This record gives sequence, C-alpha cells and structure tokens, in this order.
Amino acid sequence: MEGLASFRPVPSFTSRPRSSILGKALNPRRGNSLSLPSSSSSNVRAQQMESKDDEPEPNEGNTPRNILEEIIWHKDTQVAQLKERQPLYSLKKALDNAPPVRDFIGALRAANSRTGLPGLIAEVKKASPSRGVLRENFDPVEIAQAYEKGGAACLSVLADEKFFQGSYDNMMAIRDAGVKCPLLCKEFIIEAWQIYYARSKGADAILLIAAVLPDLDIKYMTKICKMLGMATLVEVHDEREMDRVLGIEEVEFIGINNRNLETFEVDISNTKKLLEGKRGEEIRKRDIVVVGESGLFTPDDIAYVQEAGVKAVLVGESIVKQSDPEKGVAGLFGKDISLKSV
Ligand SMILES: O=C(O)c1ccccc1NCC(=O)[C@H](O)[C@H](O)COP(=O)(O)O
Repeated sequence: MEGLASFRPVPSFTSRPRSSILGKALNPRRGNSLSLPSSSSSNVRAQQMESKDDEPEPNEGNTPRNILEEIIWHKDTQVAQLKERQPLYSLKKALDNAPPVRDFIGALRAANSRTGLPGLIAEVKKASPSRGVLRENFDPVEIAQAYEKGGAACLSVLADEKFFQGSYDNMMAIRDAGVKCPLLCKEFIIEAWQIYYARSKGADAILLIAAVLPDLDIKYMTKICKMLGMATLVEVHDEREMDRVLGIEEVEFIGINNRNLETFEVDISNTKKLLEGKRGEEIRKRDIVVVGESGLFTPDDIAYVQEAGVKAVLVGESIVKQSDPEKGVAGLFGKDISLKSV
C-alpha cells in the first residue's frame, strides 16, 4: 500500500485509495472499528482489491455500529452524489475564484505568543449527535463575529448538515461578512475531492480523523492541502492513533479529541495522557502544534491542557451556548483575551 501513495503524482490526486480505507483503517481486526455498508460501490471495489487476509470482517446486519460509522456511511453516499454534480475538473476551475488562503497555524501561534494562553479555535456549531441542539437562535455570522471580537484566533465551522445542522453556506457567509479569522472546515473527510470542495468554499484548513483514515490517506491528503496552501488538523483520540500519526512526517498539526466519538465519553485528561513521555518529546522536537479538543468549559480546564503541552484549544459547546459568545470567550479563559485587551 505504501507504494500506491508514493507513485501517485500529487497534483492529479482526485480520490483516496478506497481499498486502503476500507481494508486497513476500517478493519476491526486491525484495531479500528469502522466499516462501510456492504452495498456501497466503494466497498465492493475494496473487497475486490483486498487480499483474503486483509478482508474486513463482515458486518452481518449491514448497519452502522456507532455514530461515527453512521456519519461515515452517510458521507460516502453524499460525496458520491456531490462528485457527480461537480466533478474535480470543474471544481479545480472554481478554485480560481476562491478567496485567498489564510495562515491557520500562524494565527494560532501568534495568538499564543500575544496572550500567553492557547490560541482559540472557536466552533460555530448549532447541534451535535452527543448534545442535540446547542443553540436554537443560531445566526452563524453573528456568532463568528462575536468570537472574533472576543479574541478567537481561528474558527471551526461545521459543514455537515445531517448530524450537526451545519453547512458550507455558513462558512461562505462568515467569510463574506468580513470575518478575518482563518476557517477550519469541520467536515468528515473521506475523499480528496472534499478538500478541493472545502477550498472552493473558502476554507483555510481541514480536519482529518485518524479513526476514519489509514496512514497513507492522511499522508496523501496532507500533501494535497499543502499544495493548496491549507493547514491539515489531524485528529487522534488514543495512543495508537497518536503513534500512527507521529509516524507520518508530513504531519505538523495534531488535535487530541477528549471525546470518544464512538461512546461520546469526554475526559480532558486524555490530552495529558497522549502528551506524556516520548510522544510529548517528539512533538516538541518537531515543533508540532497540538490542539486540545472537546469538553473544555472553564479557565481551569484551559490551564490543565496548556500545562499538558497544547498551544491551541478547539471549543464549541461552552461558548456557543452563551447568550453573548464574545463574553463566553472571556469567561472560558477567565480574562479578556481580545485584541483590545493587550
Ligand atoms: O460532538 C459530537 O457529538 C460528535 C459526534 C461524532 C463526531 C464528532 C463529534 N463532535 C466533534 C467534536 O469533537 C467537537 O465538535 C469539538 O471538539 C468541540 O467540542 P465541544 O467543545 O465539547 O463542543
């Protein structure tokens, strides 16, 4: 599989090597827990391409076994439909009219130096599978402007409609309204096509979830992002995923999710656990920016993950639920971190 990625010419990447996703990352015997519907065309293709030893164990009921799996199954169908409507060649043309890319990691580093606190990626999120609707009266532009005024360095904008009530229109509206913070397109990326799509809608960064993607895809998609000038936040949840991701030399930006996306359990000590010992040493040596994600509500939580070694935090629920999200940012850090404060 290593060879597959290495001889693909980067500029013409159009889709992920599906067999590796289905056979490696999603194979329960390899420690991942995801699978795709056995009826999906990609799965049929994948099974044809896999050797017998690599075949995923059958999912007898052919139903998703957890929410992450359900999201990915749905995304697979959605992306296939979107690609039919807008093939890559026309998407690439649309990139000429996309707004310029902004430096996502640079903005986090600058905020960290300015405030001495982790740079904030503030999440524009109406709802989530674990928490339901977080904010009834949801105006994405108003929320984004309030976060920016409050001192957020960057924003994370949910693009998934079915499970998070997000949209690409929200991301474009935020950019069009003049918000300067670089934008992370918070989407479940399973195809390189989605990266071009996100860029065409004004994204400056994308998220790759290690639980969903095999190493080769992470490497390959990271290269595409680099070529497009975008940042790639690679998300891990446990030691095994962290070790896999640290094995990919292109990775320079890692998110540690304190939420288990299969069980929804949240534990912020996960960030500390994954940054201890040799892993932390390597991260410091390579100057990788680490983001603490999920379950952060108080200044003590922020201090805890900062002490563990993060340079940035990704926060949704605790600030999006505030009637005044600008004040919510100050409440989260226990002080005013806006530009006017320093
Ligand atoms: O939050 C969920 O229910 C969820 C379910 C399945 C996949 C991803 C999910 N959430 C993404 C995130 O982890 C959060 O949006 C993000 O880290 C912010 O977390 P929080 O501050 O706790 O809202």
